[in-house]
Amino acid sequence: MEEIRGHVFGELFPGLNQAAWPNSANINLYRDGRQGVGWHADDELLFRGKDSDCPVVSISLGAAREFWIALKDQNGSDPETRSIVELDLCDGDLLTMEGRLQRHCLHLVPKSNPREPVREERVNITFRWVREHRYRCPLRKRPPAPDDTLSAIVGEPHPTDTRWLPLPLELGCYVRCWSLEAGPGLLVPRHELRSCDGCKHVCYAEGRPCCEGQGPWAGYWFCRRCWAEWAPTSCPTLEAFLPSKHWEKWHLDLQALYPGEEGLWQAYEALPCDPGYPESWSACLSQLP
Ligand SMILES: O=C(O)CCC(=O)C(=O)O
Ligand SMILES: [Fe+2]
Repeated sequence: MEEIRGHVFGELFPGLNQAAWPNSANINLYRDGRQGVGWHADDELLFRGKDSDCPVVSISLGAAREFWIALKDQNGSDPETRSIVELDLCDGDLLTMEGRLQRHCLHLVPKSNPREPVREERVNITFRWVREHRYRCPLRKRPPAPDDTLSAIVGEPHPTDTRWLPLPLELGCYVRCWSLEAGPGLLVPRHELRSCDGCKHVCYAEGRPCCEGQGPWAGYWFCRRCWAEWAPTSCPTLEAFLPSKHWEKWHLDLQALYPGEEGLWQAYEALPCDPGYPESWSACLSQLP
């Protein structure tokens, strides 16, 4: 573990002072695709994930498995299924969860589809920072990891110390291109949690996030895996939908028309066209009730 910790934090986070390396790790073994982890947040008191910026650095080794993230629903116990983001974590991947993600979001490692069994093992290591120590714990006396140095992980430059540079963010690993992010955390209306007509994977709540086909495929719904396999070019490119390009304008336009969160959801759902295409945006707006 020391070797892995040294490699990850010494090599990949050079701005992170060694005294601030994580002081704990959780290790999971998934023997095969029949094992997964249900929706949860890493919000245990000892990490103070609910009330402070809480980084978790996750390393994946072995079989590739899916990893889903979603906003918590109003009760805070279930995922808001309209906000699910799916990733594939492959051998050697490093994922960070940071900020107040554990407070506001849940994550899941779904079981794989029995029709496409994953037979290999996967090991996941999540490095974490225990911040609340028991009275007798020897680590209690040590100073807690200075939050400043965590800026090397969360991506914000330290205000005065340039040794703590943020990691360059690579958008390429962000799997969102098969469906569109219309606003922060809001996916376009065609995205629904339901049974995929392709793979039939009973993944969570009897299905997976699916998008409807068009033309001869209207009425059929497919998950991102099926889309990617059968019609990779039908998925819009990520560049076309980089959130910063357009969503801000759509979001502000819709917010002005439909104040309040629920109204906003309904407005996105009522959109008569694909807001991914800026040229059709004013036409879209004019058709809203
Ligand atoms: O296996 C993973 O990628 C996630 C594991 C996890 O969520 C956890 O250990 O809390
Ligand atoms: Fe977790």
